[in-house]
Amino acid sequence: MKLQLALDELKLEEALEFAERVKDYVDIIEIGTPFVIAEGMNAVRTFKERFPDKEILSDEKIMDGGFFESKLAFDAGAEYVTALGVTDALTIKACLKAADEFGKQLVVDMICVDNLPDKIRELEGLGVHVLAVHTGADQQAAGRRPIDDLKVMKAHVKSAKIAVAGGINSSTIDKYVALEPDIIIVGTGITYAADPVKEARLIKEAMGRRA
Ligand SMILES: O=C([C@H](O)CO)[C@H](O)[C@H](O)COP(=O)(O)O
Repeated sequence: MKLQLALDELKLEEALEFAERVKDYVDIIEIGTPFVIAEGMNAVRTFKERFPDKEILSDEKIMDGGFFESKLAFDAGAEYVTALGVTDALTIKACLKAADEFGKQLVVDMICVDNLPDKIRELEGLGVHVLAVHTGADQQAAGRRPIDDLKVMKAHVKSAKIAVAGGINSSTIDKYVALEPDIIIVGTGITYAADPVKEARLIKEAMGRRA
């Protein structure tokens, strides 16, 4: 089970310093969507150079232009790029073509997907590597959490790896770990913590108790 640190709101230099502090507990560093918008592939490239032993994820949430936008991430050194599950199968296939050419992985973010079982079946049929249940920041503000979607995912996924994101922190980590996803994504739970190093350590230790 891997811990993915989502860096969304920090500027590049701050993000590099932050990641340096918590890196011992983190397997995947996510260049989050707002970070990608603000800093582009320069952030992906810089993180890969600075943290060559960590996997890097470019959270582009691709909706169109699947091959070109995936290639941007892989050219910059990312191991993973994200696309949106609500997009067309043609876009997912184009992302997968780029991932296959580079030997990298496509993560499909299931945010706002209405019928998870049908979409899981379709995406597994296309050969998607990772499926991510995700309660987004705006949905979190309305009190939602991804635990029920994770249960649906666990019940229906046959071959893909499973990731989960959406407001997870050290006080809620145990119930996510109990469902045994492959990747747990934590952003603000760590980046906004009073003691980010302690928070990252507690989360990683909880994951280790089940790994
Ligand atoms: O993908 C994300 C969100 O859409 C903002 O871009 C976050 O990285 C993801 O939700 C993880 O962050 P937290 O929910 O704060 O743990």
